[in-house]
Amino acid sequence: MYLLIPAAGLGKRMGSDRNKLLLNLLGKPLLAWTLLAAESSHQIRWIGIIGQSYDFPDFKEILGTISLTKPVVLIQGGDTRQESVYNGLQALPKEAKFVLIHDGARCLATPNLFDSCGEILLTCPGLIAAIPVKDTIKIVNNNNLIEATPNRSQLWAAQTPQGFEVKLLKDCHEKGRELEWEVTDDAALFEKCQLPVKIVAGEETNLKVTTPVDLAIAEFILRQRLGIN
Ligand SMILES: Nc1ccn([C@@H]2O[C@H](COP(=O)(O)OP(=O)(O)OP(=O)(O)O)[C@@H](O)[C@H]2O)c(=O)n1
Ligand SMILES: C[C@](O)(CO)[C@H](O)COP(=O)(O)O
Repeated sequence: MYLLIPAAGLGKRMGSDRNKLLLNLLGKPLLAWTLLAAESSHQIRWIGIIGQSYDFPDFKEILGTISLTKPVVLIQGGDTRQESVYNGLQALPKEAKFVLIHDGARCLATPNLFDSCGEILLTCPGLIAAIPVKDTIKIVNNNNLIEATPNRSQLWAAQTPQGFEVKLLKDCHEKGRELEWEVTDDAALFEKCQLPVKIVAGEETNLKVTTPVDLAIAEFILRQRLGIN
């Protein structure tokens, strides 16, 4: 299984002065934790890190400290996550038939999650890890008034990994560029192309480290997981 890791963001919501994936979490950069989980996954055989070229020296330093056994390539990201993934797809080895796409910011995903997504992806054209929504969700209009309350039993919080047949996802990305679709996950492109996307059980601990409080939560989760008080 081929893995693309979008890692080319600016971390604006984190308020950091550099790529949030370079921030320290229990002694390692966030990106290192993501890479170590991918290294431990039996399904993953190749890793593409999609980043901004100015971060490549730091990425190479991280790779030097965690010495992965799997091939890793650095790919130039774009101005949006969508563009970054597009670039990543162009950089896949030509023999890649399936791909998992996993946010570098979701640094607590377990190897088991990569493995379950990789195994299930062999049975369907597209899938996402997701968890049921716990809060009641409201659709709110521009006047800050609630317009609707979707049935919570049908609402899931999308995570990554997201997995797809490479050819189909490439076609959906091309159509998205042609029709100027703007999406925040790759599954949305599949949906717009009327292609099926299966839900795979995600992990409550698979949070996307986005704001400073997420970093504190991630440290708590990791301490629990590693048995560090
Ligand atoms: N142009 C971009 C933007 C985001 N990402 C990646 O997509 C993942 C999810 O994005 P997000 O959490 O929004 O990261 P940022 O875009 O850095 O955050 P912000 O929106 O706060 O700037 C992250 O691993 C991020 O590095 C990317 O590869 N290329
Ligand atoms: C892909 C994703 O993690 C699914 O929840 C999310 O859409 C990424 O959003 P972001 O704004 O790029 O962090």
